Amino acid sequence: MLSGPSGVGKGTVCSVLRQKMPELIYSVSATTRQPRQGEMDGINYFFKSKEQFKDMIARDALLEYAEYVGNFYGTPRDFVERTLASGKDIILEIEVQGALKVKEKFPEGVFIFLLPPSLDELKQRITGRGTETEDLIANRMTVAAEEMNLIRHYDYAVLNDEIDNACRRIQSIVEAEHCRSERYMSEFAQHMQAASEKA
Ligand SMILES: Nc1ncnc2c1ncn2[C@@H]1O[C@H](COP(=O)(O)OP(=O)(O)OP(=O)(O)O)[C@@H](O)[C@H]1O
Ligand SMILES: Nc1nc2c(ncn2[C@@H]2O[C@H](COP(=O)(O)O)[C@@H](O)[C@H]2O)c(=O)[nH]1
Repeated sequence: MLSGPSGVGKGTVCSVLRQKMPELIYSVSATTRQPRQGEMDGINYFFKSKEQFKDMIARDALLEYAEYVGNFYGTPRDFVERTLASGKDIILEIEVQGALKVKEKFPEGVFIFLLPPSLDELKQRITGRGTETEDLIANRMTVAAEEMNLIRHYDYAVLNDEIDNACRRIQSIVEAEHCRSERYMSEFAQHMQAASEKA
């Protein structure tokens, strides 16, 4: 789970990570927000009307959802459950309210909060992206300050000073968590057992 305030660089870091760690499966969220220039349905988001989104909620098709600065965002349940059942790791890139709901359902997940070097730099990043009006930037900055207070619920805080540094830190976390997972240890133990029986 990669979370943190709007504009900190979650999307940017995630896309570099997906190249470096192709074994991580990315969950595409549903949203009622309008697509930004260049965004594609099914790639960046599943773009939904409010009615379609409400229907997904009614069908319990979302693992979690949240209202964020006037729009709804949610994680399609089926894809997450099928991916986990197939033994693969999945990465969710979502805001803090939703992340905490996922934590209630999957406390064994790894929860990473991405930090900006400063609030000024955060504002510069959102502004520099050029996708939001001044009002929306102000709303996102207000929410960002509230989100920072919830950092204690996360397992790790990772500074996104430089994209490569942030990716390296996250890669180290994912690898360390993999080595301490029950699944890895029992697979390894079974492998050793089978080898010793053969010998
Ligand atoms: N380490 C960094 N140094 C400088 N700029 C960065 C860094 N990481 C990301 N950025 C820039 O900051 C802007 C916001 O990044 P990005 O869209 O990835 O943030 P986000 O957290 O996914 O935002 P949102 O939650 O609103 O979708 C982009 O213009 C991106 O190029
Ligand atoms: N709770 C959820 N939050 C999500 C999901 N997908 C994305 N997000 C977060 O929403 C904000 C705004 O995103 P933007 O694309 O409009 O800038 C950002 O923090 C995203 O991480 C989701 O499925 N659930």
